This record gives sequence, C-alpha cells and structure tokens, in this order.
Amino acid sequence: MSVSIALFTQDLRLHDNPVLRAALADADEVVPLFVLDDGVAATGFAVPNRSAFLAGCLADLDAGLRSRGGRLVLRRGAVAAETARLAAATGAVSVHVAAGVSGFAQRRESALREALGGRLRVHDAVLTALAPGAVTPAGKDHYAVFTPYLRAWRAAQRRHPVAAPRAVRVPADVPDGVPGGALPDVRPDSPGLPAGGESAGRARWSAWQVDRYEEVHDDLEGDGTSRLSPYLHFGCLSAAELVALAERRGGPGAEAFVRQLVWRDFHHQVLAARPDAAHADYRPHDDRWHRDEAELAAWKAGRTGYPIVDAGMRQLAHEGWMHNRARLLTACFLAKTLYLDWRAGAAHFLSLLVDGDVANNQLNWQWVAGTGTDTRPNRVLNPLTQAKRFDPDGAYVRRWVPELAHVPGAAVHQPWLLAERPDYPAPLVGLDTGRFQQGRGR
Ligand SMILES: Cc1cc2nc3c(=O)[nH]c(=O)nc-3n(C[C@H](O)[C@H](O)[C@H](O)COP(=O)(O)OP(=O)(O)OC[C@H]3O[C@@H](n4cnc5c(N)ncnc54)[C@H](O)[C@@H]3O)c2cc1C
Repeated sequence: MSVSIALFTQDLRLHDNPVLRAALADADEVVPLFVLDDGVAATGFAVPNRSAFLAGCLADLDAGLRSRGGRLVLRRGAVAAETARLAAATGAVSVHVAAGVSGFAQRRESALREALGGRLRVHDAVLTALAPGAVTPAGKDHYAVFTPYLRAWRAAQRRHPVAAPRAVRVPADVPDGVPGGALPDVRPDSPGLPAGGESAGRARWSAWQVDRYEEVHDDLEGDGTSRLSPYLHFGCLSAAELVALAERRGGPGAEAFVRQLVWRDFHHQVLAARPDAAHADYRPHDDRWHRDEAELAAWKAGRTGYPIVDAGMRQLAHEGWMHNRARLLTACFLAKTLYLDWRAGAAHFLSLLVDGDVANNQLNWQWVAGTGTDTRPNRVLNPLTQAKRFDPDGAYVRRWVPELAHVPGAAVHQPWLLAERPDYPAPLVGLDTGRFQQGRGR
C-alpha cells in the first residue's frame, strides 16, 4: 500500500481542499496530519482566543474525517521534523501542503523542503482565491494599489473549487494523538467567542444573507456582515469556494462581498512579496510617534471617553471580533488622533482577534496609519462624524458601553454634553489632529 501525507496548516477543511485531494490521488492511503507547532507558540501568536478556536477546528476536522472512514493525526513539535519523522515511519511517497504567505510560513516551507526534498508538493491558491503573484503589474512582484489589483484579479483565471472526498483511508498503524497531551484545552479570553470548525463555518454561510450585504455592511448595530473571517483565517472555509458561491448567487450584495474577499487576496499578495511589512512601515513617512503608556492603556480598556471608540474596543474584548467599521475608527483613533505607533495597536488586536491574521491585521493597520497602501495616507476619521453616520441612533454604543445604556438616541455619542454626567471617563484628548500633523512633519 502506498502512503501520502496531507499536512494541514491554515486549510482546516474537507471541502475544496486541493491539498487533501492531491494527497488522496497520490497514494492508496493518506495520513491527514496537523502539527501543533512549537514555532507558532514561540512567536506569541497562539493566544488563548485563537487557540480555543483552533481546538474546535481540529475536533471538527477529525469528526469529518472519521465520518469518511479516516481520522486526524496530531503531533506536537517542529513541523518539518515531525512531518519528516512520520514520512519516514510510513514510507510516504509524497507530502502535500498549502503554500503559505507570511515570513513564518515561508520559512516553514523551506524547512519542509530541506527535510523532505522532492517528496514535498506545495499547492497554490489554497488559502486565497487567487495565488499571491498570479497577477503582477509590469516589472513588479506585487500590486501596491487595490483598484488595479481588483481589475487584474477579475480578469485572471482562477481554479475551480474541488469537492470534499467521500472516503479517506488512513494507515491503521499510525497513532492518532500527541505524546504528552491531546487537543489544546485552552480557556479563551473572550466569553463570546464563536465555535470553531468547518461545520460551524458552513452553517454560518448558509444562515447569512449575502443579498443585503451592500446595504448593511457599514451599519454597526445592524451587524449584517458575514462574520466568516475566523473561518477564513483558519481555512475552515475556502475563499475560492465562497467566491464561486457568491458569483453564482449574483447581485449587488454578492458583488460587494466578493470585493471584500479580493481585499483579503490583495493583502496576502502584498505580504507574500514583502513579509517585512508585518512589522516595518510599507511606505515610511518618518513618523515621530507620540509615546504615552496611559493613553495606550485607556484605548485598550475601552476608556478613551469617546463612546464609539470604547464600544468597538469592548466588543473586541467580549467577542474576540470587531465590526470592520469599528476596526477602522478605533485604529484611526490610536494611530492618527493619539498618534501612537500602529504596531502597539496591531499587537493588541492580535492578542484578542479570533480572526487575527498577519496579512489582514498588519496591512489594514498600516492602511489606517497611512504607512501602508492607502493612496490618501493623511486621511483622519473623526469618531463623532463616524458615530453619526454608522451608529446614528447610538444603539451600538448602548450595547457595548453599559455606563451609557440609559442615554437615549444620538446623545450617547457626546456624554460630556449631558446635564447629568454619567460615571464614564471624560475625553482622553481633543479631536484636533495636531500631533499627527507635527509628527509626520506635514
Ligand atoms: C485595523 C484593522 C485590522 C484588521 N484585522 C483583521 C484581521 O486580523 N483578520 C481579518 O480577517 N481581517 C481583519 N481586518 C479586516 C476586516 O475588518 C475583517 O476581515 C472583517 O471585519 C471581518 O468580518 P466579516 O467576516 O463579517 O467581514 P465581511 O464584511 O463579511 O467580509 C467578508 C470577508 O472578506 C474579508 N475582508 C473584509 N474586509 C477586509 C479587509 N479590509 N481586508 C482584508 N480582508 C477583508 C474577510 O476575510 C471577511 O471575512 C482588519 C481591518 C482593520 C481596519
């Protein structure tokens, strides 16, 4: 009997998984492998919210494999060494893995190549709908501006989604578990975390109304976005399959949704070409960032005195997720109004976000801070204007800031004007943009 290995990374699914399909096509039996990576733990990226969600993803993947006659094989350690050990023990003819994007994933791929040589097969466009580098502007290795990327993306050939396998045969003599411990049993920091896994992700997609997406996606209280981001981050859902489903559905809502998935591909192709953009300014402006630990702490705790900002930060703490509009305005408040280094804000987001993703988080932060791909790097979002546009009745603030739950209507956005002052902080700073303008030397 020939054996191959399907090494799962950020593709924790059975539907539209080219890695698993190719491993199945290559041999009589397959080892579906996930390695709890010591390297990820060492970077600090494995925070409680994402680790708890990951445990759900792995349990669901194992259940899905078992319903097809297989099972998930778990190991803990260094990915390349563990995979090579298993390949030697099973005499695997090939090891299949999805191409990664971050510097970490690129180093992991090199280590796998070194350990496995010609037996390694790397599959493109598993984590994104279009592979990074599949379209490039003349003479460059990636697109730095979204609109031309969107045009090229639309014109490009994309792979068709593949079906989930009906049966998976795993060699009987491979032990399932991790020596010294099974699935990570982690208590999440956020009580309102969603359930991890492909089943939960597919159920969410089926229950969600894509048709209304364009109308409602910026309405903070309406909460009408897909909330699929954690499932996309861990690959419980395939971006290529979601694009195909949305394109088949058609209409303005589906089109607007696909556009957001293209933003995801866009950031991934930037990071694949410039892995240093995870930490270094993509377009430096010689910012002389303000430093103030007390201001940073107030922002993290949702106690800036600006209710719309505080509501977003408290949603993040409670759910491990934040609405995109709230991410934009809380990040802008940190990086432009307080003019604190975007890296501090991005790190706080990554410490809690269940969808926390190096490409999407760091490059969206850079976009907001004006050090990234935004073609208008000096734009500043005024939190009061944002509040009036995207939470006109104040319901989002009342939901997340209980100290203000009794304040009716839009008055909740300016508690400092109320005749009876609630037990809520005064604004941390004024809304003038002096610090940003001076620091950037405009
Ligand atoms: C400062 C900041 C930090 C962010 N950090 C992350 C992060 O760590 N992980 C993450 O997945 N997204 C991040 N985003 C992008 C976006 O806010 C989330 O993807 C979105 O809010 C997730 O909710 P949803 O699934 O309901 O999105 P929907 O509106 O339903 O969009 C569908 C999908 O499109 C993708 N998408 C949407 N907007 C963006 C965007 N601006 N950039 C890239 N992809 C996008 C996501 O995969 C999302 O699930 C960040 C945005 C900002 C402004």
